[in-house]
Amino acid sequence: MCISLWIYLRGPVQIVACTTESIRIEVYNRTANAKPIARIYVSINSTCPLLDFYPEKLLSLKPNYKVQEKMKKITIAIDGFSSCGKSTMAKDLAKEIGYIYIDSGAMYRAVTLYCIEHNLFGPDGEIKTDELKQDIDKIHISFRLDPVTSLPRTCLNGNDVEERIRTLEVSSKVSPIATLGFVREALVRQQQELGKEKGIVMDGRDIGTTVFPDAELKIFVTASPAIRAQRRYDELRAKGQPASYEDILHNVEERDRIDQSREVSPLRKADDAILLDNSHMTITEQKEWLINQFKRAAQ
Ligand SMILES: Nc1ncnc2c1ncn2[C@@H]1O[C@H](COP(=O)(O)OP(=O)(O)O)[C@@H](O)[C@H]1O
Ligand SMILES: Nc1ccn([C@@H]2O[C@H](COP(=O)(O)OP(=O)(O)O)[C@@H](O)[C@H]2O)c(=O)n1
Repeated sequence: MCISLWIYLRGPVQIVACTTESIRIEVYNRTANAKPIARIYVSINSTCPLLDFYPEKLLSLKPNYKVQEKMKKITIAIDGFSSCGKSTMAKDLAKEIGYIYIDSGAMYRAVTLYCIEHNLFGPDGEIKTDELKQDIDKIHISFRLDPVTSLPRTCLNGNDVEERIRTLEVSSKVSPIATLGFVREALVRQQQELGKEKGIVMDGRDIGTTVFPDAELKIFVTASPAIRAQRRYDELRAKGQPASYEDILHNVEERDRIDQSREVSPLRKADDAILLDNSHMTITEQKEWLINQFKRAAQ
């Protein structure tokens, strides 16, 4: 296989690893060369040709919490039920400690959006599995950092779909897509590639059990369904999206049921994960709790 990769970037570029499976490139600032300002991973895999691109600008941001030199660079897996605050916690921690943040649920949502837009759901909501299998090569998921928030935005085939993947329509169709073994296989492979060098916080359903079973810190988050539905309802209303509390509650419970009962990598707490019920915690309290867990795990 011969691949040509043309990249135009303002800074010295170094190819740090190039195998038959992936190319790893680091970009340095011209003046300060201590740390790369961006890292690009391109996975080459004939059975999983989804490409990933993650400009790791978080590294160039000054973390609020000074990670001490002697601290280990670790992998942090945050799993749990839908809408309980996993990504809020994961983002907050990643920003605080200067780690990469990956929302694995966004990847399943992007595949779902592709299916909606390419008519891969039948009239009764059934998935056209054979067609999706054929199309999986055409689904390219990537993350780009929002220059204002410094948080990753999900792109599907180069288009920013961050808002479109958060609608209730996608939420209501994503869990059946996530039961498909070939979809999980493709996405898990990419997630593992992204986390190869540690220094990553990833949230989802199977991160501590399947994606990174050796993660040094695993958290399993839960909250009551009513509280979770209320949080999601408030979020959608704040974004100006029409929402019904009852529909959201039904969606939250239905996704939990499908996620827990699927055959491949069902949602469950890893034996070595720490359980957190954040029903009565504020966002600030859960952030502090998580930073303390990090300090302990990275010692
Ligand atoms: N402890 C908390 N208290 C109140 N709202 C929260 C809390 N944690 C998260 N939220 C809010 O709940 C909503 C769902 O959180 P999110 O992080 O997207 O959940 P998940 O990633 O588990 O689906 C968001 O609007 C978020 O701001
Ligand atoms: N690692 C993951 C992440 C998400 N998912 C699926 O993708 C859906 C959407 O994930 P999400 O993290 O965006 O869900 P929310 O809890 O944020 O609503 C979940 O309900 C799961 O069905 C999964 O199966 N495995």
